[in-house]
Amino acid sequence: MAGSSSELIYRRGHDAQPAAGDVDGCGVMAAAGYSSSAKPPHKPPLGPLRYLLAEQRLVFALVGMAIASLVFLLAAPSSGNGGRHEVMDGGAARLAAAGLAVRQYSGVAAAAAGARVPLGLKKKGLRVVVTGGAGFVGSHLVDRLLARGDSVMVVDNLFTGRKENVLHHAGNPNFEMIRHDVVEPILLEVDQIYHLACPASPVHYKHNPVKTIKTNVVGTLNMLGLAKRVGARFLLTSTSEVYGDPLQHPQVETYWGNVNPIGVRSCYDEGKRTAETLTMDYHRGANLEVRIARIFNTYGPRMCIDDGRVVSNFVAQVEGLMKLMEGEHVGPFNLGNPGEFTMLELAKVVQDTIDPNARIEFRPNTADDPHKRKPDISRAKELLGWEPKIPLHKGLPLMVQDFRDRIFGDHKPHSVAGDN
Ligand SMILES: O=C(O)[C@H]1O[C@H](OP(=O)(O)OP(=O)(O)OC[C@H]2O[C@@H](n3ccc(=O)[nH]c3=O)[C@H](O)[C@@H]2O)[C@H](O)[C@@H](O)[C@@H]1O
Repeated sequence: MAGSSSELIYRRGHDAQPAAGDVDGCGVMAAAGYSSSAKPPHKPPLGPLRYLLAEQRLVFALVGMAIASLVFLLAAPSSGNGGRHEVMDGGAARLAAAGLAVRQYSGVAAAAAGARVPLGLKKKGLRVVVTGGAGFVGSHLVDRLLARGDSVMVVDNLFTGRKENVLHHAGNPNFEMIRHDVVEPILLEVDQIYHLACPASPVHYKHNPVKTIKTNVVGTLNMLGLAKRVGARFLLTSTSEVYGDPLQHPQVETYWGNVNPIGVRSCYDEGKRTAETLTMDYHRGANLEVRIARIFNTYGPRMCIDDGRVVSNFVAQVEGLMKLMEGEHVGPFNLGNPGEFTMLELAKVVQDTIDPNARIEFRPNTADDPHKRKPDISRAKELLGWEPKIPLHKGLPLMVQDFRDRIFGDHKPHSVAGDN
């Protein structure tokens, strides 16, 4: 306190250069700091250097300058090379002018300039949203994206998905799970959106058809809106169901399909067709980067136990989805196994690989069920360099082991998507 009074007395006296005993210069302070009768103690005037060195002012000034420079550098935009370099150079110059920490920061700034990331922070992977990421195909995709070093946010309402499918990522700082229904808007800062959320098995999508079509239409609109807002690339997992009960065989992507618009499967088939339409309209109208995959029936570990779909492809689709997202082609692309077999042949494979005593029953087909479907995958082969690799007799036992593990509680680690 005494020190600060002295300082003030000195400054006022010095600035105004008052005569000794000047009331404006000293008298006021005398009243504040001393009794009116007491004489102020003699304080020799401080030179500018002494003033600077007193009470660690220099240290505070230097620390202040260093912090200001650091904040300035951190606030520099991470994209746009010219601007960032200017900022970096300017920051380093200021630090050099301040005569401190130049060694410490200049190296960092140089590293940052080369790596296009400020302050030499390690370049991070992509921020990716996977809607429906707790589902069968989605959870395998999440495995692959995390293994690649991306940060993954799963958005799933767990209608048919299961937390257990992604539980092995709990504790991974690059993984987040958000329980959210895509029919409600959501705002996330991301680079890529894989939009898979939708019940995919007839058992599930027929359960609440209105909700199924709402998920396909409103859910897709919401995710496209998000992609547009944050400038993310958007991939839609559509389905072979868009071909309906096809009149062309095998199906090429240019085939428009044969879908009953008012049938019991329409909520899914027409829902996915509308989702494709919306995706292309955002692409054409809003310049959004989009990708469309048409997935043909898939099977493998983590498939819902009551899924009920006829199996045809192991989860190699995940590889195809990633290639599509990273490539330059919008699609749509058929992703599926062109190997054809009748239901009877399939039943026999099940007998051979799982249970020789399994009984085969013949039942009438369900309404609007397609009679024949086989993807033409020439386009995926040529433009994505993708084709499925695991034949049914090899893939089926892997899925069966997974079902056994889950039903009988034998939790052995099993093979996951992508190694096929
Ligand atoms: O083969 C296909 O054509 C389908 O493949 C996948 O579906 P799949 O993984 O086989 O099915 P599920 O295991 O049921 O996964 C769907 C996921 O979406 C989630 N979901 C479903 C409905 C909903 O309203 N919101 C939502 O997040 C489910 O909880 C689940 O995690 C894709 O998720 C579908 O979009 C695609 O149409």
